[in-house]
Amino acid sequence: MTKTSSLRLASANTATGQIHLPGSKSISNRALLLASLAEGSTTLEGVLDSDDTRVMLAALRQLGLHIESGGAGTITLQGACPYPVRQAKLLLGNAGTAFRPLTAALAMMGGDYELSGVPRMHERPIGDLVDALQAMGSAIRYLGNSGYPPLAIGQGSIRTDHPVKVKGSVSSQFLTALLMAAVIPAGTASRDIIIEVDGELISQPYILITLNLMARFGVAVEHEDWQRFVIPAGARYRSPGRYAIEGDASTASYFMALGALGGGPVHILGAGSNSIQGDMAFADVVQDMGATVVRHADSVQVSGVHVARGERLRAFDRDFNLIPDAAMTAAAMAMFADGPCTLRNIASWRVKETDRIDAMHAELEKLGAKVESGPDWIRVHPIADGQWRAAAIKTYDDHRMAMCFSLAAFGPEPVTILDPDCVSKTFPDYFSVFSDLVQP
Ligand SMILES: O=C(O)C1=C[C@@H](OP(=O)(O)O)[C@@H](O)[C@H](O)C1
Ligand SMILES: C=C(OP(=O)(O)O)C(=O)O
Repeated sequence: MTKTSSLRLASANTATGQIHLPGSKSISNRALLLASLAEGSTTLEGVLDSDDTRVMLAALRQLGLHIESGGAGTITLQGACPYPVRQAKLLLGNAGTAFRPLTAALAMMGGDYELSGVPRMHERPIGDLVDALQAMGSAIRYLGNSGYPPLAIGQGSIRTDHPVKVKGSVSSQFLTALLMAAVIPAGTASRDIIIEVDGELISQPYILITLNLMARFGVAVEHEDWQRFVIPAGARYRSPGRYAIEGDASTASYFMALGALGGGPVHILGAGSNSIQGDMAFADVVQDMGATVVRHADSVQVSGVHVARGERLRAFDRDFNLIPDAAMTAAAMAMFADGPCTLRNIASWRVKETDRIDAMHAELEKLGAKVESGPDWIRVHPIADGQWRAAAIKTYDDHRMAMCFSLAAFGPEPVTILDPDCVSKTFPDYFSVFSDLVQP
């Protein structure tokens, strides 16, 4: 496919219509992994088709799993644990939800594996997960810088008799990875496996997704206050037969923003009040900013003000630790607020697809916003009438930078998104869906 180097956005006045969300990235990659480890065959419906799930599927195929694609997001996997292929070099792109869980699962199985990613993945920390896996007796080592991918996994000797401690202050994906993978040795363990969080746990709603998916695959995990988790001795994953993946709640945030900024209503189908994803709480954020939100079990509808006609959203000062991905959408919406907006407790932004605090700071300034930021916070002052500037927005190979800055189309000056195809990490069709929903 040819890459587009830039996309000039048409000026937007209103946003109305409906969107069917693509499948959740977080749920798709968890479901693929758990189905690969489960007894029996699993048919997953609504699997996201994007870079992050493609690298997961390619890795599982390379590891010898039998996978059939029925088209339209339906995928059938025959589980096999340990994986049939015991030696492989896996390329996992920049997908945290593939890299971290596969590292833990392969470390528990043992073999002769190498896991690497794109250069940015090699700058994203994984030391806290590796420490926990090494403490359990896995043979895992760094091939480059200590604490970062790429990694080599050999044949270890897994011990489960002592509680395993894992840090969760840099990424919740380390705890997620350990929880899902600990079921592998639990199958033959005589005692329950205890996993303890060492210190702070960020992005906690993602752990709820993990426990929810594990339960759907037959493993009920008890926990005490999100600090101590018990994987029962003898636990095994069993296929639920079919499992339908709900729409992506982080992706929903861009469309909630559209409804809030462009009058609406924008009807977002595929995730609603029944959702298991923490990012659905972004509906509360847009509501607090002045939008009207109607919640249904599997959809939400958002209507709002018309910022292109000079109306403004209410400013906020909030802690976004629980919804770091959707938080970026709020930072972009702040351009249209009635006062300075502060996003707090978002240190994890610095170790995601790019340093998102620095990237957001630089690009919002290009559009005319005054921005302040620190180690774990950013403050965005709304852009006053007459202060908007035409800009070409750099996206730093970060899908969320590209999607968030599409909202600048509601400003009065021309906006160009550079390297818009980076949205393929989670939503390859983003810009065509966006242009269907906005009107000049
Ligand atoms: O477990 C998951 O599916 C995710 C957890 C979050 O990461 P952190 O725990 O690193 O904040 C989130 O940013 C990421 O997009 C998906
Ligand atoms: C942080 C993200 O991705 P990853 O799953 O690679 O951590 C994201 O999608 O915003």
